[in-house]
Amino acid sequence: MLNIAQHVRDALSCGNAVVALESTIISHGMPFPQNLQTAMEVEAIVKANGAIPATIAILDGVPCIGLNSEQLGRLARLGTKAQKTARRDIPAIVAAGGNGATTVSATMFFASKVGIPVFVTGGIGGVHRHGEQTMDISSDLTELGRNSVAVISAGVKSILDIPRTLEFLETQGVTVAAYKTNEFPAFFTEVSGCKVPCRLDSPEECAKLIHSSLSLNLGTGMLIAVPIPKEYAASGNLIESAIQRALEEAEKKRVIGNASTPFLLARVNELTGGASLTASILFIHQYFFAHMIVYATVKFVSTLIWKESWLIVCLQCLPSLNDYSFP
Ligand SMILES: O=c1[nH]cc([C@@H]2O[C@H](COP(=O)(O)O)[C@@H](O)[C@H]2O)c(=O)[nH]1
Repeated sequence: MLNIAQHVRDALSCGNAVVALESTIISHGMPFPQNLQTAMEVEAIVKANGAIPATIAILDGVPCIGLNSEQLGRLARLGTKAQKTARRDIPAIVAAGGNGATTVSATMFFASKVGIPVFVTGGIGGVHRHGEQTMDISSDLTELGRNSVAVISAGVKSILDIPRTLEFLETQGVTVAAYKTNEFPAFFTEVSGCKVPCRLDSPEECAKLIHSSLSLNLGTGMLIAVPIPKEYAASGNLIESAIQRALEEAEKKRVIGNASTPFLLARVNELTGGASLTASILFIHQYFFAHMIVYATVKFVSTLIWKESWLIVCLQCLPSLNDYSFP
């Protein structure tokens, strides 16, 4: 039922560090060939830091834990033809023999099934704005509440309702920590106005926190949020202010419900694609589902921003996590 790549199997059986990576980001997050290039670079970074990358996806109905280069290429070329697969979609894709790109929730599910304790990604899903009416809450959050994998990410985009996302995580019993900051980061910017209950200042502290959760057998997950690196903060802030302005306009114009995402997408596009900025700014539409998330980023650093959020664990945490023995 599951296909665990040999190198991942070997690493797990020897107790070596394995890092889970999601695949929605590859198929829906970036166009080909940048998506393939980025996915390969990310895997290389994980390897260079002494760990084994395990990109997770469903190919021809088989959940694959760890992809070889041919499979990674196939997924990247499939793009949005691979179905965005959250936990609830897994049985249907498997039953139909289809191809699924796993979101955070589905990736966590498979990672925990095979005993991978750490998973690194860009942004996770959250409570959508007006979620109190629409009930549009990402299954990433409920998965974090029922699965003991530690997710390292750049936070939640401010297009979502960050305070409610954190409230929901609290209700789910999810440990939320931030790396070298007291604030929960908002993907493009290190500030969100929301404080985190736990601050971690070193890879060792991250490892200890993960270890204590696992050894207590809490059964709930953990979110370690790492802010955007300083060198990209200026570009991030530019995009963030466009998002904020678009959100204010949407509120003034009372654009709500289904109309809100297309409005925001178009507005941020305009705001970041003006005459003086066209040369350097590219707006990328990431998700094509009813509750889409806006993802705007700077052309030349778009892949870097994604990579950097993965890098945290790879560059800084992994050497220590590697030395740390998980129960
Ligand atoms: O900033 C981001 N948010 C969300 C995603 C992707 O979208 C999923 C959440 O989608 P939804 O809101 O449909 O649950 C995440 O698990 C992840 O795969 C992402 O890549 N980047």
